[in-house]
Amino acid sequence: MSETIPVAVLGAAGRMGRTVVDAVEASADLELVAALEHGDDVDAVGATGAQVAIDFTVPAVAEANVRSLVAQGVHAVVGTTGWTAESLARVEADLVGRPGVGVLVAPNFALGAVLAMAFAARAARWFESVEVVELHHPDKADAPSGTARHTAQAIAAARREAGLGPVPDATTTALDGARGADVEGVRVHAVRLRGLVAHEEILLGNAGEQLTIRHDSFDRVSFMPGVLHAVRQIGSHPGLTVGLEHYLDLG
Ligand SMILES: NC(=O)C1=CN([C@@H]2O[C@H](COP(=O)(O)OP(=O)(O)OC[C@H]3O[C@@H](n4cnc5c(N)ncnc54)[C@H](O)[C@@H]3O)[C@@H](O)[C@H]2O)C=CC1
Ligand SMILES: O=C(O)C1=N[C@H](C(=O)O)C[C@H](O)C1
Repeated sequence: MSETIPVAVLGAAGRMGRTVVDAVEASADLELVAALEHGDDVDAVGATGAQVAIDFTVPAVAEANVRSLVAQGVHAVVGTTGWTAESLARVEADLVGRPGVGVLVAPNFALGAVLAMAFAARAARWFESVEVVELHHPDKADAPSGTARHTAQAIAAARREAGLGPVPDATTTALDGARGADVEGVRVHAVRLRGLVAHEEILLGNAGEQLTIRHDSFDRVSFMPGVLHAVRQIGSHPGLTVGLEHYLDLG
C-alpha cells in the first residue's frame, strides 16, 4: 500500500476551508489529520503528524501561522491573500534555518486564473493600455483581490522589461476611487456583487483594437485541483514560492 500525505487544514470552517476539507477527504493519497479554526493552537500542528498544512484563514493571521508551521518543519500551502513584501521577506528569512521546508503562497489556485495571469503578462508588452477588473462576492475582506494585485504586478514587470512608459491617462479631476487602485502603474478596479464568486478581466488596448482576457470561478471547487497539486508537489519545492505558476510547466 502506498503512503498517504498527512494534511492539516487551517481555517477549516471557512468558505474555502470547508471545500478543502472535502477535497482532502476525497483524495485517497491524502489523510486529514487536523482541522483548525480560530482559537485553535497552530503551534500544535506538528504534533498531529501533518507534513503539509493548507492555510485559508484571514490576512491578519496568515503570516504568524506560516512562521509557526515553518518552525515546526511543516510545509505550508497558503491561499490566504493580503501578503506584503515585508511579510514574505520575514517568512523567507525563517526558511533559511529550515532547509527542505517549502512554503507556497498562491493568490489563486484555479488553473484557469493562473493561465489568465500568464497570458496577460505575455500580452502586456504589445499593448499601450491595460487595466484590471476583479469581481467578487460581497463577503470578501480585501480589495483589490490578491489575484488582481499579482496580475497587475506581472503586467507592470513585463511593461518595464519591454521599456514601455506609463499607460495613457489624461484624467485631471476625478472622484476618489473613480480610477481604481494604482498597482505599480496599472489601474485595478474591484466590484463586489451578491451572486458572484471570483472573476477577473484584463483589458488590453491599442488604437483600434482590444484584447480581453477573462477568467470565472463559478464555484470554489475550481480551486481544488491546484491546491491538491501543490500539496503533492511541495516536498520538491523547498523555500518560498509565490504563485502556483511556478509549480506548473507553463512553457
Ligand atoms: N488562493 C486562492 O485560490 C483563494 C484564496 N482565497 C483567500 O482565502 C482566504 C479565506 O477566504 P474564505 O474562505 O472566503 O474566508 P472565510 O472568512 O470564509 O474563512 C476564513 C476562516 O478562517 C478562520 N480563521 C480566522 N483566524 C484563524 C486562525 N488564527 N486559525 C485558524 N482559522 C482561523 C475563520 O474563523 C474562518 O472560518 C481569503 O484571504 C481569500 O482571499 C479565497 C479563495 C481562493
Ligand atoms: O476571497 C476570495 O473569494 C478569493 N480570493 C483570492 C484573491 O483575493 O485573489 C482568490 C480568488 O479570487 C477568490
